[in-house]
Amino acid sequence: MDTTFPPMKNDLILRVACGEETDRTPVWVMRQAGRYLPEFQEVRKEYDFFTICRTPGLACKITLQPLDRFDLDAAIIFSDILVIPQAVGMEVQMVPGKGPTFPSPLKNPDDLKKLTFPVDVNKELGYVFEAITLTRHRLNGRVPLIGFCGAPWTLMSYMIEGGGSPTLSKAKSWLYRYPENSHQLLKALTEVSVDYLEGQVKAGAQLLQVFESHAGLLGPESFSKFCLPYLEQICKSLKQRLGDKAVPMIIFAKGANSCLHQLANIGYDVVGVDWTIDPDKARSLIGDSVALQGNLDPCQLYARKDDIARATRTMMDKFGRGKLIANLGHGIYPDVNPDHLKIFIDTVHSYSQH
Ligand SMILES: Cc1c2[nH]c(c1CCC(=O)O)Cc1[nH]c(c(CCC(=O)O)c1C)Cc1[nH]c(c(CCC(=O)O)c1C)Cc1[nH]c(c(C)c1CCC(=O)O)C2
Repeated sequence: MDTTFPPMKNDLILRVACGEETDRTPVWVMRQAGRYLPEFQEVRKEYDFFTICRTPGLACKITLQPLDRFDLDAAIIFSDILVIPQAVGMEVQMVPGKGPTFPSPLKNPDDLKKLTFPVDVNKELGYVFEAITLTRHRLNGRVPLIGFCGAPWTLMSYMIEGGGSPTLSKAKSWLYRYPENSHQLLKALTEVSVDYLEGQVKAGAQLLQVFESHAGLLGPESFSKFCLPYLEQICKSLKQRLGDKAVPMIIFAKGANSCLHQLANIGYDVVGVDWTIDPDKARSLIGDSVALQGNLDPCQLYARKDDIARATRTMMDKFGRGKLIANLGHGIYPDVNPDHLKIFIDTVHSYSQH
């Protein structure tokens, strides 16, 4: 596929990620392409979730949907973090009303033998690379395209729990009972992730986000042992491999407020924060070396429109000028009115230029 792309018309988010001053705050929204959009639901009526992920034309179409409605500063490729567990041989189904479900989750360390490591990412995940290249062409330089993956601990916890869990007690029990096997799995997932992200950049991704969505259920010691070293390795190995083709990277470790200072020092250019921490506190813990991303409470979008605008301005005041990528503090919920999201996006733009 041709990976010579049209010149960029808006590279605001890339400049902020690289530490440059800009005259406007960029904004994008986690899960901006998804179920709260009626146009997504239309496509979803016809196709299974993972069929959409595996069909570059459909993944591209859905990636572009929110850009046609809102004045966003980035697109994020439509896919899911669970494509890596699939690539190592696990079955994952998207069950309506229940979310992702693994019919045969990992039960004990013996099950690790059933997984296929190493993975040939071009063979198993080439469909994502194709979707990225196609989307870069269709974007025609409008805004940068974000690639992503799930972080090793978050993937490991899904592979053991077999789906969502409020406690992650099965996955956490591995960390305490089988620490060596846990490290073995985390290391193998780290290696696939580096290959996978490298392929995404070569296909055209211009910024990468690593989602450590399940950081918040670990105590500080487990986080330091089972998350941090792998997050660091993903970033550093990838940047080393890509050399002058390296792209800026965002780490979003949801619920890791007590470890935020550590996240600033492992090579990422941007640290994402959830809504449970005040922006000024996050900035003082993290320091000025990286840009921050966040952090409006996704539930704030249920409020009246003028309250959404007010909360957005307060959030921006607390982050301070510069080094900010505005976003929600987690993915948008499926029952949010898209017009309310528009208030958030437009307020970021108008207020950052006032
Ligand atoms: C943990 C996680 C997953 N997937 C993802 C994460 C990390 C972010 C986070 O913490 O929320 C990441 C993800 N999932 C999806 C994207 C697409 C890009 C985007 O617009 O952000 C991204 C970046 C699409 C999706 N991923 C999923 C949907 C809905 C699927 C459907 O149509 O049935 C979409 C649009 C399914 C999914 N996939 C996953 C869950 C928990 C669910 C169910 C969500 C729910 O029920 O609310 C795993």
